[in-house]
Amino acid sequence: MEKAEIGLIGLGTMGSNLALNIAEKGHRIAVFNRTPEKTDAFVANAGTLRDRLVPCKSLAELAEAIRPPRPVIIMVLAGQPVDDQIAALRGELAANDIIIDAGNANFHDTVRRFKELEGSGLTFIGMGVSGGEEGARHGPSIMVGGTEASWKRVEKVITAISAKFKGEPCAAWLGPDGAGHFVKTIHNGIEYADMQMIAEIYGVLRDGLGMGPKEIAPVFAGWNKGRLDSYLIEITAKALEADDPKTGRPVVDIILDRAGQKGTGKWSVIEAQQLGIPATAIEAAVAARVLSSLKSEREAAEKAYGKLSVTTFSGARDEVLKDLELALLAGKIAAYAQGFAVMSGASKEFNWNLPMPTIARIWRAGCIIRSQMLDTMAEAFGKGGAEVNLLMAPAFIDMMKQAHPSLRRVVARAAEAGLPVPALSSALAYFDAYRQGRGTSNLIQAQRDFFGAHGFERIDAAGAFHGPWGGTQG
Ligand SMILES: NC(=O)C1=CN([C@@H]2O[C@H](COP(=O)(O)OP(=O)(O)OC[C@H]3O[C@@H](n4cnc5c(N)ncnc54)[C@H](OP(=O)(O)O)[C@@H]3O)[C@@H](O)[C@H]2O)C=CC1
Ligand SMILES: O=C(CO)[C@H](O)[C@H](O)COP(=O)(O)O
Repeated sequence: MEKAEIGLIGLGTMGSNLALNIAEKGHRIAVFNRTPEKTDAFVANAGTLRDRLVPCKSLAELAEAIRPPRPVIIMVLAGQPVDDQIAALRGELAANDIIIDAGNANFHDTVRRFKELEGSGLTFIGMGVSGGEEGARHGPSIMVGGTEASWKRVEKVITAISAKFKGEPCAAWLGPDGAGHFVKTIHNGIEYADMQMIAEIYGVLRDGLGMGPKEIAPVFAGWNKGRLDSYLIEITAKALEADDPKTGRPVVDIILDRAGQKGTGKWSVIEAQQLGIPATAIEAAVAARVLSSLKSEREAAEKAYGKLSVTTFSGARDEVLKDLELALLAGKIAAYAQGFAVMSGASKEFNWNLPMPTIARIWRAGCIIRSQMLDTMAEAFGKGGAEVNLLMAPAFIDMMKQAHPSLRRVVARAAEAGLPVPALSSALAYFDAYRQGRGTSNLIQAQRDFFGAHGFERIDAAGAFHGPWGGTQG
C-alpha cells in the first residue's frame, strides 16, 4: 500500500478536522485514535477524502504506514495524555522522525518535552493551533515553536493547511521550544478578555437597557461592520439569533450562566504575574469565569443583598449604543496591549526573540481572536511604535483618545446600576494608571519604609532614603 506522508494521533474535534484539512491539501495521512471505533467512523464519514486516509489500530501500524522520515501530529487532550503518547511513540519511531504536539500544551511542559527528547534523534515541535472546529477543517492560525531547521521540514504542509489572509499564510515559526505554545496561551488569554468584555456589554444591553436577544443580535451584527469587525462579535450576533429547538426560546436564554475553562486563560495570568507584566483585563476575565461557576453562591448572595433596581442606562438609545461600542473598542485595545506586553516580557525572559509583527499577522485570519483590528496591530508593530506597549502606537493613541471617554462612562454607569463589568473596568483602570505620569506609589514607598525599613527613592536626589517616621514603626 502507498505510504502516508504524515500521521495524526487523536481524532477528536480538532484532530479529525485537521486530518481532513491535511488530506484535502493532497497529503496521504495515517490516523490513529485511542478509541478505535472513532477511527472507523471517521474514515467511513470522510467522503471523497477517504482514499487519502490510512486508518491505523495501533501506533506500530501508524509508524509502519508513514514514509520516513515520519512527521506525526499529536492532537489529544493536553497534559498527561501527550506524555503518554510521546512515550508510546518513542518505541515506534526512528531517528529523524518528527513529533508535533498540536494541542493546547502548557509551554513549561513543552520545554520539558524538548529536554526529554534531546539526544533521542527525534525532532520535537510544539505547535499552537487556533480556529476551533471550522478553523482546523478549513484553515487555522498556527504558531510554531522548535528549531528553525525543524520548521523548514514541516513548513510546506503547515502553511498549506493554515488560514490565509489576503493570500498570506497564517502560520509561522515563532521561536525555540515553548515559544509557539506560549503565544497560543496568550492568544487564549486575550480570547478570554475579548469574550468577557463582549459578555459584559451584553449584560448592559440585557439588564441595563432591558433588551432581548433578538434586539441585541442586530446591535452586535451592526458593530461587526465597523471597527469591532471580528469573529467573536460575528458569532455573538449569530448565537443571540438562534432559537432552542426544544422550547422555541432564544437559546442564550436557556443556557446556564456558568462557563468552564481548560487552563490556558489561567496560565496566561500565572505567566503574566511571573514575568511582572500587568494583564489586568485577562486576569479579570479568568476570575469572572471562576465567579460564574459559583452559581449557587451567587444565587444565595442575590437573595441576601437583593437586586439593585436603579438603571442609569436610560439616555437616548443611539448615544448609549455608541458609547457601548466605543467602550468595547477601548477595552479590547487595552486587553491586546496587555497580551502583547506579556509576550514581549516572555521573549526577553526566555531569549525567544518573538516576532510581534508576525504574531499579529498570523492572527489576522483563522484564529478565534481574528479581527480587523489585528491588521492595524500588525501594521503598528511593523512600523514601530508599539514595541514598548501597543497603547503607544500612534494609530492606537488616536483610537484610545476617541474611545476612552465612552469606556469611562460605561464603567461608571454600570457601577451605579450594579452591573458587573470586571474586564472593562480593569482595562480602564490599567489605561488610567498607565497614562498617569505621577501616580500614588510614593505613598506605598512611604508605607513600606515605615513598617519595614525598605527605603525609598526621592524625586530630587538619587539613592535610597529613610523617612522621618520616629519610633512608631511596626
Ligand atoms: N476544541 C477547540 O476549539 C480547540 C482545542 N484545542 C486543543 O486541541 C487538543 C484536542 O482538543 P479537542 O479535539 O477539542 O478534544 P476532544 O475532546 O474533541 O478530543 C480529545 C482527543 O484526545 C484523545 N485522548 C484523550 N485522552 C487521551 C489519552 N489519555 N490517551 C490518548 N488519547 C486521548 C481522545 O481520544 P478518545 O476518542 O479515545 O477519547 C480524542 O481523540 C486539546 O489540547 C485542546 O485544548 C486547540 C485549539 C482549539
Ligand atoms: O484553544 C481554544 C480556542 O482558541 C479552545 O477552544 C480552548 O478550549 C478554549 O479555552 P477554554 O476551553 O478554557 O475556554
